[in-house]
Amino acid sequence: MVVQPAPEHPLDLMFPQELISSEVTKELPPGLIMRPLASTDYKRGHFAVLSVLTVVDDLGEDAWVAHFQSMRATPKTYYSLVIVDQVTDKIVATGTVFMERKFIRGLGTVGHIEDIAVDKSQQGRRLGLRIIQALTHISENTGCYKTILNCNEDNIAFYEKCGYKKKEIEMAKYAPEKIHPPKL
Ligand SMILES: CC(=O)SCCNC(=O)CCNC(=O)[C@H](O)C(C)(C)COP(=O)(O)OP(=O)(O)OC[C@H]1O[C@@H](n2cnc3c(N)ncnc32)[C@H](O)[C@@H]1OP(=O)(O)O
Repeated sequence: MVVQPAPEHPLDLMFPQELISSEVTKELPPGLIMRPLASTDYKRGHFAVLSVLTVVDDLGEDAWVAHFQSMRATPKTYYSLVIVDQVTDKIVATGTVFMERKFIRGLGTVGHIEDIAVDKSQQGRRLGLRIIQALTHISENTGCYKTILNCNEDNIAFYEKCGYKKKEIEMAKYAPEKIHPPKL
């Protein structure tokens, strides 16, 4: 008798896969898939990919999962997605759009793109572009009247290639006890 392997447990996703544009995913290089962040993605190197962006304090899997669950428990607010290498089962790129509900603009919503990171070995393969296209699609298709992001001077050309335009100036004030030296 042939013993069939147990079916893989379906991934526990942050939001429905259908929100990711198939027009974008079909442009990915072979062997890579794009999907929502899953509750098991700590093991797939989510923190490691984010470390190309800035300092990441790895507080362990339990803390990571609790954070994931708290974000998912806030409905229609956080949309984090990943690109995964199907051979290694490791995350090679990630990004997030979160929704800010406002009292202006007819009680409108703004999509904020945050924390875009592509593993160094995969940069230059248009994965960053695909992440921005997918997040912008989510933002626009969930009703945001605009999508915005902050970046440093070095990344302006990248975001222009993604269809974004420079507008206004960011100001920031870090809480003293939370200051991290920037890695970029
Ligand atoms: C909102 C935020 O999170 S800002 C922080 C962004 N993240 C970081 O800076 C972390 C470190 N860097 C990265 O992770 C990546 O290099 C990213 C996200 C900036 C770009 O991702 P990549 O996958 O390497 O870029 P991708 O291949 O999609 O580039 C798309 C186009 O932009 C161009 N491009 C990419 N980066 C740059 C750059 N820094 N300057 C000029 N052009 C660039 C590419 O040449 C490409 O042009 P093409 O369409 O003519 O070929």
